[in-house]
Amino acid sequence: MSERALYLQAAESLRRNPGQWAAYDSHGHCVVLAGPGSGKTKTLTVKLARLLAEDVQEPRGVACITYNNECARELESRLAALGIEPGGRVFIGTVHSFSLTQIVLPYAKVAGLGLPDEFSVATQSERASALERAYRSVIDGPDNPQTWDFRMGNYRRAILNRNSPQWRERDPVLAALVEAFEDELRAMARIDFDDMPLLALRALRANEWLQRALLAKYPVLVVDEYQDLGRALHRMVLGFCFSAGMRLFAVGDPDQSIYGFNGARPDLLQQLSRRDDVETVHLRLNYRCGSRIVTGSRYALGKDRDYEAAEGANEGTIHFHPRTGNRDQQADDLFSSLLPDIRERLPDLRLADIAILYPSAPIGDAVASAAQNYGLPTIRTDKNSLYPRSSRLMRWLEQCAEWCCGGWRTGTPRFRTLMNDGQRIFSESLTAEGDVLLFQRRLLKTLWERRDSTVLLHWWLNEMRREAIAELIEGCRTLQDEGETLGAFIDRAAPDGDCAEMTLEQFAGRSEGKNCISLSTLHSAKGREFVVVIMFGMNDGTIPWHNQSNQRLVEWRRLFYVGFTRAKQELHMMYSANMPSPFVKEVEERLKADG
Ligand SMILES: Nc1ncnc2c1ncn2[C@@H]1O[C@H](COP(=O)(O)OP(=O)(O)OP(=O)(O)O)[C@@H](O)[C@H]1O
Repeated sequence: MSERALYLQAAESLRRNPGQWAAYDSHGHCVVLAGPGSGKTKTLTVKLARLLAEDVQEPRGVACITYNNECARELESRLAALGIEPGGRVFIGTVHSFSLTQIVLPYAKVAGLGLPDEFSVATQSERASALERAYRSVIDGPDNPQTWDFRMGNYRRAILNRNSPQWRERDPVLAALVEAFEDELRAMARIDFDDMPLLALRALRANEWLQRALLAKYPVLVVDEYQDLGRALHRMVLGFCFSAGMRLFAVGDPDQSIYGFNGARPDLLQQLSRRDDVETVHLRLNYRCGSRIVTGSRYALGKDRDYEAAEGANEGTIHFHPRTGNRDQQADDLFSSLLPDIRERLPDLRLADIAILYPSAPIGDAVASAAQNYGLPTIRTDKNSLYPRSSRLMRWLEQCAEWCCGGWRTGTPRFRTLMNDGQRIFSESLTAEGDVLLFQRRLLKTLWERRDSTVLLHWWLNEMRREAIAELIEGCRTLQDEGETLGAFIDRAAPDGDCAEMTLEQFAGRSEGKNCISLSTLHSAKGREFVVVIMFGMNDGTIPWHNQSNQRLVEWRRLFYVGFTRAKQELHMMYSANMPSPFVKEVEERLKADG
């Protein structure tokens, strides 16, 4: 079926919802403000497909920005179902990758950013040493310099204009530390993650033509998860869309803003929606959750919202499981009693339909090891996963492994997809047509000759690195950190490492879409949905964390709400009987009062 037919068919499901249809049919700036499961992302993807087919003439395209690489991947897979692949006319990525690949790398010199020639992105260890030196020169106190990193990041994100008096006045020590740190980085010809949007903004502010150049390339800007994107993106949006003339399509939910510690500002989306030149659409129906879960979610959030389950939704159930014993015993209990009960009740349930969500990665360790004891396959998406899930390089290698483990026969994934994704990842090294052809040939040869699911992962990764990608990584300024991640993982898979026994099949088996239970922090579960959700470790002092300010308490509550609203059919709360989270208690009491 043609791309056009695919999106038109998908649009039919929006037609019955007047809000979704209005957003799909919008002609100017449009903001969709709506709750969980209301189809924001669905509407956004179908709209994006329509924009490409009907409104934006080739070779111009659409830039689509979202919160993190996980969210970008989710968008990519939903767009793939509509026949749209990133690359070419479509940019899909984070604010950071947009800033880096669309503004800083191509225009640093002409925009007068004053960066050293051939700068690249610092690895974690390079950052740490730059901070160490900056701390010694500016503060030279007894602290571990790395403990200043968090505050320094907040300061850099909070005051975007370094020429404003605020920059030096609000915290002169932090301002001096940041400046010394950035000087240290530049002396090594490096920029870091926080630099990316800041440099992009600086370039845009100082060069009006740059906004026009980006407008020429991307006449439409699409933004998902706006509530978490922070001030730098908001500034860019104001410039691109309300000064240069790009058209905006943005979706988000201030109630799901959970990254305040990273600079998220839920009010920015509301500000946009109040503008006269923006059409704002509110959606009320929740297509994901059963009706009881929708009701419970109001109590979870602690605010009245007029959301309703969509017509024909199942009722949905919420279960409370107070437990005794320590964390490990409770995790054991989850797999020995709770999960078997659920699977008996829902015999058709696949493991991939189940998610276990917890407030922080260390709690996930207990769950992961209990799952292993019961021989249940899991896929983990928090920072204690086998390697950082945000690494595009590692995800691509996983896909290559899947191809070698039988995917070549079934076309899952297709070789063409591996090739296209690889070309995007290594794009900086593949500038000439000859380079691209060579990459394609090498990749095919390397993978074809290593189609054996039983080989040790260590051998396979080493071969892949040597034969197909080492030189490419070397040539990419954006990939140094990911190259280090790969190196560290290869060390773990070495004969003396903790993953020495791992086979290619096990590595490939960790790909998404496989029949594994999802283990995730509440944060990483954002944007996703599962038939059954088990919220584990819902204890007072953990969610919310001890002694939080009122402002932080609100955000903890929103985090609880995000987890709560991932469930379609069954939601389970596990907690210590003697210290349930106040959020759990409130939901339970209010549901009881409803009868
Ligand atoms: N008009 C519709 N008809 C049927 N199903 C729909 C419709 N709109 C959305 N859905 C389904 O509802 C579910 C939630 O949609 P989506 O993930 O786009 O919601 P969202 O608003 O982005 O959610 P969240 O903010 O919680 O991430 C998906 O399974 C989607 O396919």
